[in-house]
Amino acid sequence: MTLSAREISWSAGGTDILKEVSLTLETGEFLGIIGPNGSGKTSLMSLIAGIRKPRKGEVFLDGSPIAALGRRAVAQRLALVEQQAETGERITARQAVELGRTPYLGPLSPWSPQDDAIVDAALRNVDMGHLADRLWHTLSGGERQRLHIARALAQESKILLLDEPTNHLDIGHQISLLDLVRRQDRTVVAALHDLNHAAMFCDRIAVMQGGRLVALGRPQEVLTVERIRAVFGIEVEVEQEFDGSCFIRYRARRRQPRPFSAIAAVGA
Ligand SMILES: Nc1ncnc2c1ncn2[C@@H]1O[C@H](COP(=O)(O)OP(=O)(O)OP(=O)(O)O)[C@@H](O)[C@H]1O
Repeated sequence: MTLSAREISWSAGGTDILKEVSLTLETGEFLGIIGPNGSGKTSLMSLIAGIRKPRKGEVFLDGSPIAALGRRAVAQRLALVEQQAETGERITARQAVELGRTPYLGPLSPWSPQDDAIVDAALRNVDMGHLADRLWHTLSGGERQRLHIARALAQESKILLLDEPTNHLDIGHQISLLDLVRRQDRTVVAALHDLNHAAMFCDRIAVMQGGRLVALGRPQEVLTVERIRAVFGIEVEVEQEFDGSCFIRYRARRRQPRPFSAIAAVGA
C-alpha cells in the first residue's frame, strides 16, 4: 500500500495554504506531522486523504491518482480521523464504530458475524467495550475521540491518517492510544503537538511551517534545538538517549521579577 504526494499546492480564500509539498510514506511506518498552529498539518492530511484536491501537483494511492479512485476504493485502503469529527445522529458508541465497516458492505456482502467481531475488537482496543451501548451525546470528549479511532481501526485500512488523535485524552489514554496505533500492522500518519510524543512514537517526523514541508527525517535528526527555535520560537534542550531516541526539555521563559513593593502589598 503506497501513498505519495508530489509537489502538491492548495489555496483557499485567495491564500496559498500548502506550497509544493512532496511526501512518500514508507510501508508500515509511523510518520508524525508537527508544526505550529496554522502551518498546514490538517490541510496536508485532507489532501493526502483525497478529501480536497490540490491546485497543483497530485496524490497517488497505490500508484493511481487518488482523484481517479472511487470513495469506496479509497476507504478500503485509507482511514482518516479528522480533528473535529462529530456526528449529529442519535447513535450508540457501537453504531459509531460499525460505520467503519461501511466500505465493505453491499447487496452481495451484508453485515456478518465477522463484522461484529471486528467491531468488538476495535472497541476493546480503545478501552470502550464497556460503553458500547451508550448514546453518543452522553459520552465525554475523550470517549468520543477513542470511538473515532475505533471506527478507523474497524475500517481495516492499511493506512491510518490521524489529525491530533490525542485531543481530549488524559495522559494515560494518550500514551496507550499512540502505543496501540504504533503496534498496528499499518502505515500511520498523525498530526501531533507534543514533541516528546513525536520523539517517542514516530519513525519519521515531517515539520510544517507556513504551508511548506521544511524538514523530514528521524526524530533525532529533525528535533534539534535550532529547528525547534526556528519553527516554534521556543528554547529547549534536547537530550539524546542511549538508545538513539531523544527527549525535549522545554525551558521556561524567565519571568521579570516583581518589584518588592507589589509583593509586600499582596502579603499585607
Ligand atoms: N477553507 C479555508 N479557507 C481559508 N483558509 C483556510 C481554510 N482552511 C484552512 N485555512 C487556513 O490555512 C492555514 C492552515 O490551516 P490548517 O488547519 O491546515 O493548519 P494546522 O497546522 O492544522 O493548524 P492547527 O495546529 O491549529 O490545527 C490556516 O491559516 C487556516 O486558517
